Amino acid sequence: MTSLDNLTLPVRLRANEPGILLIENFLSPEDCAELMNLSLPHLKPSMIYNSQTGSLEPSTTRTSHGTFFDWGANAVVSRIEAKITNHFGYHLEQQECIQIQRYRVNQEYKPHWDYYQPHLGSDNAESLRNKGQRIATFLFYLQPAKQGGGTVFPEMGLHFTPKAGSLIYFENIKQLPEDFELQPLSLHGGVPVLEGEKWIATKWIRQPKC
Ligand SMILES: O=C(O)CCC(=O)C(=O)O
Ligand SMILES: [Fe+2]
Repeated sequence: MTSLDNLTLPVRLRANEPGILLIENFLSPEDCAELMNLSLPHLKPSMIYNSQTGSLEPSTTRTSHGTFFDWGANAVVSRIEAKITNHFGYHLEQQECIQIQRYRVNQEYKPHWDYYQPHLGSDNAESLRNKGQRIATFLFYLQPAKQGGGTVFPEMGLHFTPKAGSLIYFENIKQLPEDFELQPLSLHGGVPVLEGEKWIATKWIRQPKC
């Protein structure tokens, strides 16, 4: 896990346990606009795997539309991936590919944990076995909603409504000397958009391979 004490970035807001940072101007306005433009033709409703029926269904917890880009898919994605490595030390092998989400009025992502809970289904257990736990999350605000649509951490009493280009970084686990444990206080969600469109990009970070 990255030590947040040595960051050379201007931190606007910060919490400990779990580590949560708000960093403004992490992405340029041009990069935000380009990611939205490139995503637009590919957006699809967020789906969720129903382990009972074995099929994909529209998610009721995340009602946004989304898409993703492979690692290094274009210059903007490569820049973001390099910045994550340079500033936070997470190598590309630890980074999941970038996801883009667009929330329209009334769309939201209900409070959830980003870490995998194997008892919630075989998909979770398999992903955990193959790629390791999701230890941290990068949320990039490409465009905030005009009203509503912030990111909340209900257990921490935090509610962010960041500007375009901002990064919310948070840790989903608590680092112990030799091990880690899941951090339930990392519960978070995207509150419903009331006006306009909210666009974010997400990068989940897996535990390093030993
Ligand atoms: O939309 C938000 O503010 C939260 C998104 C989120 O939690 C995620 O992508 O994992
Ligand atoms: Fe999340």
